[in-house]
Amino acid sequence: MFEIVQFIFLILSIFGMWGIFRKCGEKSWKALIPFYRTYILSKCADKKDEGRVLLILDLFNNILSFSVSAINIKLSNVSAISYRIIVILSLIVSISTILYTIKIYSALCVLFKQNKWWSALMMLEIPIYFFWGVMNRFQPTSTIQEREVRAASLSEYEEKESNEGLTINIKSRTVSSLTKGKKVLLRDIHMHIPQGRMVMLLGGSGAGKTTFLNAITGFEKADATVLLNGRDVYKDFESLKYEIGFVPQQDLIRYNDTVEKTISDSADLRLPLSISKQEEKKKINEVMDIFGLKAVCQNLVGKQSGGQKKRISIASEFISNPYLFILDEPDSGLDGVLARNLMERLHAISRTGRIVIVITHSPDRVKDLFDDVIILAKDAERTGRLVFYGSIDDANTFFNTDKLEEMVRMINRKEEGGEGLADELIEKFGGLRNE
Ligand SMILES: Nc1ncnc2c1ncn2[C@@H]1O[C@H](COP(=O)(O)OP(=O)(O)OP(=O)(O)O)[C@@H](O)[C@H]1O
Repeated sequence: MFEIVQFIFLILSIFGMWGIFRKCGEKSWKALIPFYRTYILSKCADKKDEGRVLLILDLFNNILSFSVSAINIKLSNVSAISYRIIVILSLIVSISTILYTIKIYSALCVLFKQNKWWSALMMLEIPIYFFWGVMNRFQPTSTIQEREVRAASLSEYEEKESNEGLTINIKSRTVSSLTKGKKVLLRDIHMHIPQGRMVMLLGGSGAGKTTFLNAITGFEKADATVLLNGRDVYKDFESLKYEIGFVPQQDLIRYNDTVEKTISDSADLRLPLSISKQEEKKKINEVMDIFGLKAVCQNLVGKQSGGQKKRISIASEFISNPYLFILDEPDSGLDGVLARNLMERLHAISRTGRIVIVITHSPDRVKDLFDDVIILAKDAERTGRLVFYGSIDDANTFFNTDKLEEMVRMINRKEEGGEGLADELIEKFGGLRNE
């Protein structure tokens, strides 16, 4: 009885794959080739790498199962320790096979806009995808050819190098680990930010905002070219370090020092050694003036309000007078009035010809102070991608809303309370750029 059910499932799975391959632009007859058809299925689900690993795992699985059987029926004599090693290896390969199969089946569910939980049935060898293959109402979100064309057009787009402003051409930023393999954190982010722009960086949690900032400052290098006024940030890092200011989210200031000492210590660290004491003093005064700290310069940092502490942190970083000034959520923990006051000061800095890039989670209350917006989102592969870069007005048109928070909600995944439109909008923006 069990064998009959298994046989029926096998026939259904072949028919299902036959239809899926046809819908995804592959040759249907490949569904007849055992093992290889699973690889083709992974290709349809845009999980080719996982499919390749699965083929290798299948090969190992068969070799190991054969060895265990041979030992069990005493065809070959091995020591107890070797037998144990073979069994443990078998176990590892089986678990890996299960994990990779889940990845492929889940991606198949996403491809056919179905709940990922259907992959649980597939793991039990129930070929639910039979229906997706044979019924017309189930269509994949993209074919293999469409994805290839899209990938080629995206990676072909490059921002022209410029001797002015910030030119960013990030092909990818990847990390690798033994357990999780290669993970692409960012892909295909290209833009040119002219001098004197105040730019907002938006995106849901984990979209890659900090990774993106680290890549453009050269703090964590990507496969990229980043030019600041025509100079390569990765190659000329030493000479450009005074030109780039980065204010992290967490304040890194000592509470027991006075405000003036904090800024003066920072000046010692950040200003070139060639600068005279008199000049240094002048710069410290200028910066305290810009950030409204003169009146409290002799007070202890620890006694200042949240807004003042934030301004002290920012002033300490701004002392080197950077051309590119980047701030990671400078308004976190500040009320509306203080946040606006801080953004107005940053806006004034941008009007002196510098580029200011700010991550904020409350964009709508200060959007009139910004020129442009960069919006990042995780695509279906959970890779950070560019959804939009341009003026706030153009963003309103592109997203058909004038609320920046609404734009972020649109690109966030459904399980995060969003509308899950990231992939669609990434493609739309890529298409506009290639026109
Ligand atoms: N060195 C790393 N190794 C592995 N994964 C990483 C590494 N750095 C970042 N990530 C992953 O990359 C993704 C993007 O992280 P990132 O911190 O850039 O997001 P974010 O947009 O700044 O998020 P948030 O707004 O929550 O701070 C996350 O899934 C994170 O786990």
